[in-house]
Amino acid sequence: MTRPYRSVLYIPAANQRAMEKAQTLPTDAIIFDLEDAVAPDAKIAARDGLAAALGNDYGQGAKIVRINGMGSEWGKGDALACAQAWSGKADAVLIPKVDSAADLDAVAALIPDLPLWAMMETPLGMLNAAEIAAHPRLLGMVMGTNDLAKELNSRFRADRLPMQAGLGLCLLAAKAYGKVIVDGVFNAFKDEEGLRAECEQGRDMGFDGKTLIHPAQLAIANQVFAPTEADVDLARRQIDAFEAATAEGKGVAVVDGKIVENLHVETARKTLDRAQAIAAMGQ
Ligand SMILES: CC(C)(COP(=O)(O)OP(=O)(O)OC[C@H]1O[C@@H](n2cnc3c(N)ncnc32)[C@H](O)[C@@H]1OP(=O)(O)O)[C@@H](O)C(=O)NCCC(=O)NCCSC(=O)C[C@H](O)C(=O)O
Ligand SMILES: [Mg+2]
Repeated sequence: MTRPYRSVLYIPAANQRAMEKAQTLPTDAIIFDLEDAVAPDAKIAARDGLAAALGNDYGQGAKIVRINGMGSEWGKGDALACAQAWSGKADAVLIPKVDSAADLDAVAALIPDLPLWAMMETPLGMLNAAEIAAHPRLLGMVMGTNDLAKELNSRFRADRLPMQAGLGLCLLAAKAYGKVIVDGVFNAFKDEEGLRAECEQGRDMGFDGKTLIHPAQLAIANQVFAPTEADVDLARRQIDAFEAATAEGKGVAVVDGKIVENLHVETARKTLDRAQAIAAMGQ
């Protein structure tokens, strides 16, 4: 069963109240952020405090730590803390501003056993998305659409047209190598309609879920990135119809006026697997 990543909530690692609150939140994964959400003066204290915070019970949510970049004064210390103080407590490490597979190698050498995630948020990262996705230690990719917009000097548009090339390259790379890929954040955390539209767009494109910055965004992401009851019902009927057709020596079935072939059955099985994994989260 594949673990769901419908909702992936960033929490500034310096914000004790938010980390406490996260223990009660229905999020599929948490990113404990040591990078952009933590001011330079607070970086060391946030790193030191994480060992205790990571030991808390966050239910079944995956615990991912976003470290500072290896080019910064904190990156190496964060990576060493991942390997030592947080060993057995964190589920994965997220590396910001990954430009190439070599950036992953540098962290992998310091942290021998944790799965890696890559922030995809630089133009070079987009162009090297395939080699990044192919890295054997990589589990997933997270779109960093704020940094990407900054690098592109693009303007915000509800349809995210300026982002499409980058989003598409990363999606293709993640899918080609069977990695998880989670969409970028929606900054206007009080705008539910805007969030829902962006989640729907991300789901349509094939993202596994969305990164979030506020608990108020969880319900929408959890809903949009989960199969609906109608999806599950259709998947079951497609599988049944195809099995019946196969038993009669046919390679094609018809459900609701549409053809069902082997490839549709694979998608249907994934839908059921996803629904089962979400049910197992108990949310
Ligand atoms: C955006 C915020 C600064 C707003 O915080 P606040 O004013 O405290 O919000 P509320 O008063 O509405 O909060 C209500 C309660 O919810 C808790 N809370 C708030 N945010 C979180 C959170 N992220 N996780 C868990 N809990 C949270 C508050 O503590 C309140 O609890 P209670 O006391 O019980 O009422 C704030 O939401 C925030 O800091 N968000 C995270 C920002 C962040 O992490 N940014 C960095 C990641 S985004 C990024 O870098 C993307 C990428 O790299 C890119 O390039 O795109
Ligand atoms: Mg960023």
